[in-house]
Amino acid sequence: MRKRALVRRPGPRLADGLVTHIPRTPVDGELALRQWQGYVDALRAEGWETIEVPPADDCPDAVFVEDTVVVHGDLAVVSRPGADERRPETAGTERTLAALGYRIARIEAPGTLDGGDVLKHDGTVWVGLGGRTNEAGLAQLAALLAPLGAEVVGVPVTRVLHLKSGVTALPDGTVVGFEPLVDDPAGWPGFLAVPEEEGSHVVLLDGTTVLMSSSAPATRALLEGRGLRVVAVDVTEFEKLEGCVTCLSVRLRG
Ligand SMILES: CN(C)C(=N)NCCC[C@H](N)C(=O)O
Repeated sequence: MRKRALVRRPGPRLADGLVTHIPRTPVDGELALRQWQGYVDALRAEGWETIEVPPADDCPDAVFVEDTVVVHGDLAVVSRPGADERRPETAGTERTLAALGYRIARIEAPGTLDGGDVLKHDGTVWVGLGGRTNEAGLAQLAALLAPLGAEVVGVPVTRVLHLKSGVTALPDGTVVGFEPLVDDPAGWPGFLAVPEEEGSHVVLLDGTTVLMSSSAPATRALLEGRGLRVVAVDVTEFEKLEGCVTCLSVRLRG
């Protein structure tokens, strides 16, 4: 399987990125750039080819490229971000994916949808509702993905920014999250509570390896105890902007 991932370099206005659920703390732009490079290097070291979406330097949050698109099979559904100031970010992602040969569809007004609200495992696509993504966005995504055999399920998100700020899935489909920040842990069969908020976020690198934040050492030990190999990266400057490891890439498989 060809493993490629979209990434987008942080811009000069990164420190002005949106903050909704946590207090604002100063972001070190130079450290952020080094951490981003470390993240890209980690993907490459694990066999992922990285493709840079052209910078959108007027948009402080553009580095969080995950929010601009949902890719399923050969279809790229370009998002319509719930935050107005993030809407200009999608054009560069769309151009990049079109050039790679993806079919393009778009979430249209009044729909809003952020890629960070979309969690996929096997044929199921969970969509977080309550923050940046609305019912119209979910309905449009469901209609676009139905012909590809995906089942789209809405779930509430009120305590964190995006669905994937609260939960992600391990390679075997087990959903992990930091319980105080998950609206309905019981709604996820086999939910695994992790001891740190930053431990909620895993990026699947292959069937036994996950990428996660080095801010969550106890979760790392928990996952290693379950037989997973963990690659940890420093993403503190992005965490100050409610970002996490998932937000910094869009994996393209196949
Ligand atoms: C899963 N997550 C958290 C994401 N996909 N995106 C994070 C975006 C953060 C940005 N400051 C914002 O507020 O939009």
